[in-house]
Amino acid sequence: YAPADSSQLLSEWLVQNGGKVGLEIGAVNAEGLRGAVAARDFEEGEIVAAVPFNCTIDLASQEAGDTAAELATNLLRMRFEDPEIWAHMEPHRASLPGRDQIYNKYIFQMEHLPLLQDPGMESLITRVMEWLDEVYTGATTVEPQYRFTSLAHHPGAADISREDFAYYTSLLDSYSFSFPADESHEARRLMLPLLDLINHGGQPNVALKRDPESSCYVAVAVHPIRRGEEVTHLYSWSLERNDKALLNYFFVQDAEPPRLCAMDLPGVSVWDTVESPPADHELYGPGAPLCIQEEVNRLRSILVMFPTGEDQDAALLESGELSDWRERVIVKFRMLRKRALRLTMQGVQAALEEAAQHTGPRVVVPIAGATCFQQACLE
Ligand SMILES: C[S@@+](CC[C@H](N)C(=O)[O-])C[C@H]1O[C@@H](n2cnc3c(N)ncnc32)[C@H](O)[C@@H]1O
Repeated sequence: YAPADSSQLLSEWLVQNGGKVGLEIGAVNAEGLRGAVAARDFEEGEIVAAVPFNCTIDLASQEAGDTAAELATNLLRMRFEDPEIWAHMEPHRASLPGRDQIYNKYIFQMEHLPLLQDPGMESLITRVMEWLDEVYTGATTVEPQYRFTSLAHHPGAADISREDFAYYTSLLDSYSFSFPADESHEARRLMLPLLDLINHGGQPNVALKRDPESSCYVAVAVHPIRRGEEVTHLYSWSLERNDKALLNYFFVQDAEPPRLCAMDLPGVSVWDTVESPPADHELYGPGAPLCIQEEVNRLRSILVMFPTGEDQDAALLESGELSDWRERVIVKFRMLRKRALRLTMQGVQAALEEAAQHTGPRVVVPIAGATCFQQACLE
């Protein structure tokens, strides 16, 4: 990551501009993942960090759905059209991950595609990278309104290489924020210094909000937080599904109980933005709609397509043969995907067997004096 003193400079810059920094930036797990920890105790409702509006970058998007490549075009235009703002934001850029430290669907390397063991995912990522090229070369924009002039037509932009453009696109994919429209504001896409160093947590302890009164974006404690505790916010519910987390943020989680990938649910694609999909147990638990033999068969048909098994993936991860951190994340992803498929199948199978045991032969017992029959289930 960026040198440790970059976060010190970032904090000083934010405070000089009227912000508040109750966070320290550093490693938050044994693998050295960078994140934010509370610098002191906070009560519920207290502001943990505040970033003044003039230290944010408003990507001027009217829709939260613009692709990261289009947002990157808009950001890079600022370099030519607002050089003062670009210079003002230097402490933020210095805090962001370098080119070797960020990875997601926009900068996937071709040799990593087969590691996914999924031709559907491969073609999806290839298409995303084609979009990036189309926006970069100005051949098209994904949005028909053509809101963003391609950099290719921008005077002075010739020195922005495709690699530069891909790097900024990947940053905007993983380090920009969408705020949906509310009664008083339109939907916005923004870059938020410091707040973009907070990791995702499924059980977050802060929520991000805009606070027009203080002219700041703030992280507010949603529970009491103790000094030294990692501060997290919920990026999206959908990230409990590892295909979503991998493609958008390039991390995976070994959840307990495991969650199927979005694309392994029937009728769901990895692109679907279902904010609160039913939990797996609501779909697959005993008596749930997908607790049926046909679904076991469907999940098995996905599992048998993989050329390696879960154990082989685990052995590969332990072998030390994968020298590149990105390869390790992808292999871990496919291993966890298979594990979730297997455990879901086993859970459904067990529930079906349990139900079958309790369903003995049905005997119709006539009840004396009654005009109808009552069914009794004999064990
Ligand atoms: C907005 S940034 C958060 C700060 C980032 N860790 C950093 O140091 O720059 C998003 C990136 O952080 C990492 N990240 C966020 N939440 C994570 C999590 N729960 N587990 C693993 N990595 C996570 C991923 O690399 C993701 O692309």
